[in-house]
Amino acid sequence: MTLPTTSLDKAKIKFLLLEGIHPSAVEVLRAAGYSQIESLPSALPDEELKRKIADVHFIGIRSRTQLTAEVFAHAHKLVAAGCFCIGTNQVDLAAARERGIAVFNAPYSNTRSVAELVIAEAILLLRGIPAKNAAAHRGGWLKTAENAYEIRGKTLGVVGYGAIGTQLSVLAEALGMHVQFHDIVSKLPLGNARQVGLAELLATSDIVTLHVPETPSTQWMVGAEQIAAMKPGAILINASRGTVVEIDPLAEAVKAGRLLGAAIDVFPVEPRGNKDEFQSPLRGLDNVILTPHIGGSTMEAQANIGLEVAEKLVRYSDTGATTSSVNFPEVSLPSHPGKHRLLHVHHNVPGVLSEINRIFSDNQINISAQYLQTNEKIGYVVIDLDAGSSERALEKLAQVAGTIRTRVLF
Ligand SMILES: NC(=O)C1=CN([C@@H]2O[C@H](COP(=O)(O)OP(=O)(O)OC[C@H]3O[C@@H](n4cnc5c(N)ncnc54)[C@H](O)[C@@H]3O)[C@@H](O)[C@H]2O)C=CC1
Ligand SMILES: O=C(O)CCC(=O)C(=O)O
Repeated sequence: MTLPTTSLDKAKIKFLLLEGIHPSAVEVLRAAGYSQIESLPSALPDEELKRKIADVHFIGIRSRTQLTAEVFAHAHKLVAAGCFCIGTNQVDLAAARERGIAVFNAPYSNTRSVAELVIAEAILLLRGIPAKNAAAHRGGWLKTAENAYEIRGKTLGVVGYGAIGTQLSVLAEALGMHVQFHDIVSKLPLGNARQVGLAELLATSDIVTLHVPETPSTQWMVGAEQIAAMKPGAILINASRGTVVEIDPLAEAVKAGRLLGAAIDVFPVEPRGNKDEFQSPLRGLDNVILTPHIGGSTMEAQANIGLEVAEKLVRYSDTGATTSSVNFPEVSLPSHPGKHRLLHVHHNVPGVLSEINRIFSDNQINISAQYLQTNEKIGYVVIDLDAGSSERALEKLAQVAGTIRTRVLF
């Protein structure tokens, strides 16, 4: 029997991993039989990204690389993108979907690392350690208890009570803190935490910490007005996204002594890589902890993320499974021994499935299994069939009106 030539040989499938993705990802890809893997330590300038993405089937990024509609327009071979992080705001998910490119992320692997960092920063800021440390490095000696506090008994205000916010809530209560949170969704409070409105949270929290995704509703959600509404002497922590907090009014409030301090991990504009200069109005303020977007950067988290996202890419490449994709209908698929598997991504308009089934029945092609899942924009049909008929079926499928992309696996 001659096999159709439409399934890409693994040896030809190319992966491009950017931004220093943990080597655990490469190990997973190699173990799955993929050998064409290029892993680079930082993000690429736009033009180079467009040039390189044109030649690869899978791309792995973290939070720095912007996969815009314009970048995707160059990604003629791209099958899927893996965000080796939680946030997917750096990817135009709709543009990817329109091109039949599935996007995956790691929704949980670095959440504990962020929660631990926030607790550490809260303790350090309440004791004035960043300023005392900076002074000591300059030869100063600030031995004083003034404006130094225990964390026990303080109130933590968590904005965004999701995977990170809830873990933080548990850790904070274990330290004897009171926890209140604000979320747009009604959430089950853990421990003794209570859900409150944003205004109440700002006015009554000793530490306000932000754990929301980047969305239109969170853009600049903490600006001059919200900072002014915070309790005098409070602390602001942002390890969510740089577009959530307006930096200028924050810098003014810290300089004026209205806030005791701040810890900021994410910025409206972040350097592309470690060699580029970091610029911010917060530079030089000793009671502000500035970190280079490392909330999730621990060896444990990065190793786990590498495994998690690489496994999702391998599963999608090998079987077509889209479980936990952030922009595709989710289909969990069994393996397909001895069968060829056709994957068909199409616009979710009436009549596509009946047209597909008509083609199979008119051409007397026997379907051994069929899976369908849709979201509001696209449909994803997976069809297992005998080896001999897949090439003919794929050709016909590609002609169905509304088809975005087809693939065959065997
Ligand atoms: N600094 C870093 O290295 C890291 C940053 N992050 C950022 O943290 C964000 C949160 O992560 P998770 O807790 O895992 O996300 P999540 O999706 O589990 O939780 C986010 C919560 O925010 C709530 N929310 C959304 N819009 C809101 C609004 N306007 N007001 C109040 N609440 C709102 C949601 O309902 C949800 O409960 C991520 O989206 C990512 O941007 C995540 C990991 C590492
Ligand atoms: O580690 C990174 O590069 C990004 C972490 C982050 O912001 C996320 O997981 O959303």
